[in-house]
Amino acid sequence: QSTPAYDVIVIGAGVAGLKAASDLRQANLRVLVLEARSRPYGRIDTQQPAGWPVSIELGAQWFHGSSNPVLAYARTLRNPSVTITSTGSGDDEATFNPATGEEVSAADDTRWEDWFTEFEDSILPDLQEADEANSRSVADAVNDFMTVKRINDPLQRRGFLSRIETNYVQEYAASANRLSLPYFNADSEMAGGDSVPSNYSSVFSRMVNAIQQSPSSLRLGMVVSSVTPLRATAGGAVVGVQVAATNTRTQRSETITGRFLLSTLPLGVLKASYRSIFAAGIDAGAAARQKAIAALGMGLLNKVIMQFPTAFWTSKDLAGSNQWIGSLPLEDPAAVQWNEFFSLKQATGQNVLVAFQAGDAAATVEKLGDKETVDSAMVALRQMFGNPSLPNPTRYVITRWAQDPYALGSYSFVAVGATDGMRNTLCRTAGRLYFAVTNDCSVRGYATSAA
Ligand SMILES: Cc1cc2nc3c(=O)[nH]c(=O)nc-3n(C[C@H](O)[C@H](O)[C@H](O)COP(=O)(O)OP(=O)(O)OC[C@H]3O[C@@H](n4cnc5c(N)ncnc54)[C@H](O)[C@@H]3O)c2cc1C
Repeated sequence: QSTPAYDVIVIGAGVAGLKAASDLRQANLRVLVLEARSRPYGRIDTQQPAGWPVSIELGAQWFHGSSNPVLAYARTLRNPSVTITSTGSGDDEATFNPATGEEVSAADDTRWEDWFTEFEDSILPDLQEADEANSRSVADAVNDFMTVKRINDPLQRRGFLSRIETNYVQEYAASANRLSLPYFNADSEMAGGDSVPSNYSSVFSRMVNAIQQSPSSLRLGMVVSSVTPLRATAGGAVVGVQVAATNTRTQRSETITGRFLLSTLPLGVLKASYRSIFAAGIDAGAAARQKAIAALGMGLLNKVIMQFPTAFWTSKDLAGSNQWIGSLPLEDPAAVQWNEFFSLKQATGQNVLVAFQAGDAAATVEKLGDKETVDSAMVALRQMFGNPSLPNPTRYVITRWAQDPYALGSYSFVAVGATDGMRNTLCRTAGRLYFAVTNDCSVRGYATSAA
């Protein structure tokens, strides 16, 4: 049998694959990265479509936490095309009541904040207490809390839910009824305020260049369809892997061999295709891995990035904050609703507002057409600001991550019925196979954990 062509074949040129491949390349190994898309960086996707005055981020946008190692890495690059702007902690969001078109009162704001703190304390005993998965969701605890506290008034309920929306639903990209109460926030969070790079993808461009140096290589437009053993020892141990990938340009399938394989396929793709890609017998950890793949949840966070003729949102008294702007959520998590907006005025100087949607609401809105989506966001903004004549955006970009075939969602979360330990199971090494899955081992589902 032939000698494998590469030491390591890496599936995926997202930040996980790029970092791993550039390290392996530095260790003088022959590495091949196979990437399905026609561009690297995966769920980091910086674009500057025609007419836009600034580049926009369709995927990851923030370095979360000032102690974030990716932020530290970005600073070492001294790349003049990547400026980094602090966006604070996000705690100073201005909340609007669409029923009045006004910002909520300071008294209401403080009460909801206090309730949220009390709620967080009340669920502490539940967190990671269960040895096994249980069926309690964050929504169950929220409902219990509102019953015990007798929060019955619709405005007060929506006010309290606005804190759940901001802190959990948007953060974990899943509705509260999907999040496992004992494990949803078992991961560690990085301390300190957040910041945004002016161009997220460029932070990793040096890695792309490094990988492209012979004898290593990065091939775009290569959709991996199967991983089979290259050969097995008499005892049945797998020696080397054989990867089949379809070249999207020629539509031809190619077979490439390697001594080891690193899969960075996102959880959404593993959910849809693990069984068809990984041949029976090649993954010694298959049974536990498949259980984890099925039980963990793939969350959804989408954006509508809108450019306006004026930054109408900065003209209001926004209590010192005009970066995060929120609205009071509806109690039905799947309703079409718009509760979180982020202003890019400070970071870019442009009149750009990003509408975020997460969880079931995001899944509902993904089914709408472009015009319907933007129209419904504008209805929400006009109600929030009490101004029916707010202008339409001059241009906009809508993300639909659940429909992206190479992501099938935004990032993962611990769903009801799963345990935190399943993240480790998901990325457990098995013989010649290595797995890196976002949100896996320790740090929440961000670019940092991938790297
Ligand atoms: C809307 C959104 C907002 C986010 N916001 C933030 C944020 O603010 N801060 C933050 O830190 N993180 C954020 N994240 C998460 C962050 O983007 C991801 O955690 C990180 O980019 C994942 O990197 P990865 O390499 O693990 O996966 P990916 O980037 O998904 O890389 C996997 C690669 O595999 C490729 N692939 C898939 N199928 C195949 C196949 N069959 N064959 C070959 N290649 C294949 C994909 O095209 C992809 O390039 C956000 C994500 C989204 C979607």
